[in-house]
Amino acid sequence: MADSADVVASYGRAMIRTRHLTKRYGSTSAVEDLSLDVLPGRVTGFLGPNGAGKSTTMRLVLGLDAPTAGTAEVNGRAYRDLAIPLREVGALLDGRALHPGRSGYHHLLYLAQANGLPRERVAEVLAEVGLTDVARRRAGTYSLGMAQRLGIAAALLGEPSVLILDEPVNGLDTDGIRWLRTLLRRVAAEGRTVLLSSHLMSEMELTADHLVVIGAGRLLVDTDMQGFLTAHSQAYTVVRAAEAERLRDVLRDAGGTVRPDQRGGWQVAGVDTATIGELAGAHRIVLHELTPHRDSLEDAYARLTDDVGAHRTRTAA
Ligand SMILES: Nc1ncnc2c1ncn2[C@@H]1O[C@H](COP(=O)(O)OP(=O)(O)OP(=O)(O)O)[C@@H](O)[C@H]1O
Repeated sequence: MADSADVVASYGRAMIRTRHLTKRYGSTSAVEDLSLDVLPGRVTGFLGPNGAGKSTTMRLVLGLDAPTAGTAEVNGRAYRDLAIPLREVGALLDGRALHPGRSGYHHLLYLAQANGLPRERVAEVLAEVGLTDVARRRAGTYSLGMAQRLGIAAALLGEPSVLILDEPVNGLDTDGIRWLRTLLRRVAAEGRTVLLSSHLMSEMELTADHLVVIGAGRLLVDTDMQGFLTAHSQAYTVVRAAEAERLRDVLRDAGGTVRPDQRGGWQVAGVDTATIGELAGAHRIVLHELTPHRDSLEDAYARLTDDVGAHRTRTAA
């Protein structure tokens, strides 16, 4: 996977850029000294625990809130300086933020007219998000998933080069989640920029190429997905045998770390999968399972947050 410098070289420049971005609400530091480049041509996943500052960062980039210090730019300019913002950046922050009495169609038509966009775009994006059939219904009667789809339609309306989506998967059904994943991958492949927050790690793992993780408003990680998984994963093998205790002793003698697995076998680290098979063969132990395991993003993320928590505790002590 290319690093940030290669991507900048091939696409030009970062499309979302923050420098020393800081936002404080009274004594709460929502975002603290955050310097970030979100690059085109890939989906950047934006992760962090509840209250980490993801939504605040997005709001600052979109000019919906003023920073206490620092800057945020889209396509090299502050949001307020963009001539037709919807043509440059589309955003979904809160799918429920709709005029409930207005139909989905009129919601989009209003946005198109206010931004000087051709009205044909309304029908196009309605079809793209699968809302054509309910477009004349009042948005107040929409389900959460339908409201999210309408929000995504609004984000796509101006064919922007940058998409900022805060928890867009919320309320989407299985088909909707797959649809959104395909859409975002396509948009990134077209060379556009996607910044996506989600607490659904399995989905993030399938959708994002790059990860930014913040904690307490500060940048913790800015790396490609594979690099993150490698850095914060543990490789181990799940192994099961009828003679479980004898196998455990053989593996420990070979220098392995052996822990019980949830399904009655062992999780073995420190001895690779092939060697485990060979050791079992040499000791005439019949294996019922021998499975190499790679941590999921959820596992790797949990390990990172544990490490950060432990580091904080050590620092405090
Ligand atoms: N308008 C506001 N007034 C006061 N505090 C706020 C305001 N908006 C956000 N905060 C605080 O700033 C911090 C960051 O909140 P933010 O919503 O950006 O986090 P988040 O990472 O998006 O969280 P979540 O995953 O729960 O959506 C939190 O402590 C929150 O309480």
